[in-house]
Amino acid sequence: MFPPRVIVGAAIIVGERVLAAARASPPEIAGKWEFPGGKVEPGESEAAALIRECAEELGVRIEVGEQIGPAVPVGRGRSVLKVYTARLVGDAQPRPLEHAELRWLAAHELESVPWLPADVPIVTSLRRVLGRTDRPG
Ligand SMILES: Nc1nc2c([nH]c(=O)n2[C@H]2C[C@H](O)[C@@H](COP(=O)(O)OP(=O)(O)OP(=O)(O)O)O2)c(=O)[nH]1
Repeated sequence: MFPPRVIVGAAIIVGERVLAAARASPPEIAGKWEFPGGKVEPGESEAAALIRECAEELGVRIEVGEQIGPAVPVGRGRSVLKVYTARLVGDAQPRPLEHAELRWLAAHELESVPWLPADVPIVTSLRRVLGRTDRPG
């Protein structure tokens, strides 16, 4: 048995909002929402994969923070999804270079989009993280 392939996602947080992205492909999951990211390549660290994917998909530089929520099995256990907080570095704003749409969501808006199933428990944990930044000061 091979160990599960790791898929990483970046929860890019600015102020009280997180960046969510609607998939453009493949057709089975197009229109579902996710965190920008993708598969970690052999020999690549999870942080390096996130930095590479955010440059490719959004045209931005990021700094990777803490893991949010559980590592969630995807594709009948062949892969595992891990999402990390991230912040933007530099002035570039995210652009949907590969996604159908991008949206900045506040904690109370997280349920306004249809997430990929694996993301749902992670979004639950993310609500608490965004709640922390909601506090004054
Ligand atoms: N990027 C990302 N993928 C997710 C999330 N949730 C989730 O179930 N997935 C699934 C969708 C895909 O089946 C898989 C990631 O594939 P991908 O197509 O984004 O990966 P990749 O950019 O490395 O693509 P490729 O090398 O296969 O072309 O993980 C998520 O939040 N972000």
